[in-house]
Amino acid sequence: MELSLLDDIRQQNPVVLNISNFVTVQDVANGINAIGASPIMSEEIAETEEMVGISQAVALNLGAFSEPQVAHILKMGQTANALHKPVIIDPVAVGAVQYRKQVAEELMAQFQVDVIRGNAGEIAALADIAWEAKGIDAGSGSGDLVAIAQAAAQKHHCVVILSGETDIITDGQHVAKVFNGTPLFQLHVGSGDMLSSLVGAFCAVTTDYFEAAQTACLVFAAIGELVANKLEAEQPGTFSVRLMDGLHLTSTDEIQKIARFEVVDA
Ligand SMILES: Nc1ncnc2c1ncn2[C@@H]1O[C@H](COP(=O)(O)OP(=O)(O)OP(=O)(O)O)[C@@H](O)[C@H]1O
Ligand SMILES: Cc1ncsc1CCO
Ligand SMILES: [Mg+2]
Repeated sequence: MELSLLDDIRQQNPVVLNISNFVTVQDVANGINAIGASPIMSEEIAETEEMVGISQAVALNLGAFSEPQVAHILKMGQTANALHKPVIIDPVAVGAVQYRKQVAEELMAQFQVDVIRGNAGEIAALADIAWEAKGIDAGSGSGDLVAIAQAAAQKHHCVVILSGETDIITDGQHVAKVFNGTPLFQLHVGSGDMLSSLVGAFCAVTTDYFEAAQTACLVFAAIGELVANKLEAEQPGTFSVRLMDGLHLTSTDEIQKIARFEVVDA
């Protein structure tokens, strides 16, 4: 884990370009801003080259796409590849809706993704492994989550983050696990969307996307845990407000003190 990447983000203030969904766009923009990067959102295909040109990472959220947006996402991915900018995909609900899986796989066949971030139901679908996903949520299944994440990473030739109570991060061989977090994340819709775009901020400051992905998971989960520990009850509203404060104010030392993770070499 390279927690110094968080300081690099705060010093460099990289631009993270997003295609977001209308449900969580504000949380995603403010999350990126609070951690110390600079968000920009796009809804117009004609500006793609210029937008990717001024950005240090591109985060593509498949949460509420329409046909025109799929064309936009395709152009963003291809342009990011051409300009050597890291690409992160959040494949929202591909485990629950077959059409979404088909579109996600068609997109990923036409440009190279660097990091996929999804929950167990989404990552199992992209690995073609049976799982009972439920809408945007992980759902239930009995498979080995590490094996599922590795299969998805090998199939799509990228880093995969399978998030949940334990985050599993893999490049297909090496595996990192982050044990920090709080169940309150599940009570705030869009926690996953925020994490995916924050992965973009970390990929913007290093070329080691496996390192970026695991450090992003640790930082986000640990800050959520620190915030939750100070609440008096299960308060999703207060949690989301304080999470934003935490992203801005929490130091690498504070994260280091509560960090619980393991990195296993293949
Ligand atoms: N039960 C849990 N305990 C601790 N942390 C959790 C738990 N569930 C999720 N998290 C954390 O929540 C964050 C978001 O991951 P999650 O898997 O919930 O994304 P998601 O399902 O895509 O969410 P959303 O659809 O709301 O965007 C991650 O940092 C993850 O570690
Ligand atoms: C609830 C919801 N529906 C489509 S996207 C989204 C936000 C979580 O990704
Ligand atoms: Mg999600």
